Amino acid sequence: MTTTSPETLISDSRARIDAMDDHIIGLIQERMAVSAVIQEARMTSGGRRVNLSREMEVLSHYSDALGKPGTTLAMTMLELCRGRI
Ligand SMILES: O=C(O)C(=O)C[C@]1(C(=O)O)C=C[C@@H](O)C=C1
Repeated sequence: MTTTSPETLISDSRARIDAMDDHIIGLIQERMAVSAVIQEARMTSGGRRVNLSREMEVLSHYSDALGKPGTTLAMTMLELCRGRI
């Protein structure tokens, strides 16, 4: 039976994390593009960039899944998608 060394386990796991981070970054960039489409459509029809009631739904979605740090994560993501308010 062969055993994996701690060094190999760590470097293999870090490679997996780097690949997952690339995937997450790509999804965030995709989310930013979709969010921009919504914001532009709203502003073109006379509305505001920001929709706070929708933001509350997004924050709840994240905090339900990830707890309080999920709220912080969602707030950062919303800032990436619509800028600072
Ligand atoms: O869902 C919307 O109405 C959006 O404009 C998207 C989005 C988001 O990125 O989730 C961005 C800005 C709004 O304040 C609310 C939500």
